[in-house]
Amino acid sequence: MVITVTLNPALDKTLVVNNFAVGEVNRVQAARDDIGGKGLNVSKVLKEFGIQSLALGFLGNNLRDRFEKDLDTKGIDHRFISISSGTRTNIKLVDEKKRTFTDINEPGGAITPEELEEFLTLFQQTIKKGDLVVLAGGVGEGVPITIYKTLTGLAKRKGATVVVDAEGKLLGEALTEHPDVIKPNEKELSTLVGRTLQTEEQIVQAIKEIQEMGIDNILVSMGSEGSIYLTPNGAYRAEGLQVPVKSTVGAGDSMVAALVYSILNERDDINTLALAQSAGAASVMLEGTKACNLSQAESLMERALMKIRRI
Ligand SMILES: Nc1ncnc2c1ncn2[C@@H]1O[C@H](COP(=O)(O)OP(=O)(O)OP(=O)(O)O)[C@@H](O)[C@H]1O
Ligand SMILES: O=P(O)(O)OC[C@@]1(O)O[C@H](CO)[C@@H](O)[C@@H]1O
Repeated sequence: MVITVTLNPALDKTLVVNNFAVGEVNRVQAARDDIGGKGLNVSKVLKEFGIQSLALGFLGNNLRDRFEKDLDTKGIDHRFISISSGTRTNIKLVDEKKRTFTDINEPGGAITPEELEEFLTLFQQTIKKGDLVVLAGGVGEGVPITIYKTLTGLAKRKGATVVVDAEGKLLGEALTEHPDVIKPNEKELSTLVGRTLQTEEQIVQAIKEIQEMGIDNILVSMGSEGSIYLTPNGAYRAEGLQVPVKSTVGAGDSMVAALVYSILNERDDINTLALAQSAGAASVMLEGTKACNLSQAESLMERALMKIRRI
């Protein structure tokens, strides 16, 4: 079974405001709401790829019905611990004229020690040998920075495969328990190694250092520039695909979903990277935090394969 964890979900409110002007009254041209948060976005894409997952995490009563109804409609299994604080709403500002994409993310409600304990029990009871666990996104106040380390350790000891997509100390701590796959973006990677990374060589050097710590597979996403994938078989560079961009939100999550799909389907490295790249590009072609489907991603595969080289 695939299990995704979203400890700080968000209702993503995408607002299209063309020629957005700071300090002025701005008018919204189009708006949409999507249930989001990184783990949930992975579950949404996996469902579109024909893979069922169980989504776990925390939800506040303010948005519980909204999230659960949406997940039920989409046919995604879910078990979210109720929290006494609220689930956040994140604003995603799209300016189609200036071609800018701005995220304004709320911190999310605080988690009490009892709620955290309830989640840990649920996680321990749920994970079984052979499961594939995705730990993704930030956490609210009250959740220790070592949470992904704890969850990775628990899952690995049960014989599950673990994918982590997080930033800063959350990711740094998780590395000590050797997740199987991580997907930092360039900025997150730079924070992780504590230095600026400007060239392809510098990025490869940084991920090789992380691989030496016992993390076999590392996919570094680089926005429109594409990505770099390091596995035990070698390093590969995928140049970015040029596509019309509607929203960049969730592009990284689509890549993570493609990685999970590829692991389950035992794809080789090049086809894994090509699908991840295609899923990221298919996702930016859609509004808001809409999930891409498999045929949208596969329609870009040929172009993606042509842009991959061993480095
Ligand atoms: N402007 C773009 N044009 C084409 N492809 C893009 C663009 N932005 C992102 N992508 C695709 O999506 C992938 C992931 O993007 P990015 O590196 O921005 O992820 P991220 O920072 O993890 O995003 P998020 O946290 O919003 O999910 C890229 O590697 C690329 O394949
Ligand atoms: O604040 P976090 O947890 O780092 O990121 C949250 C978030 O920006 O990530 C997703 C896109 O990847 C969105 O659905 C969501 O709003």
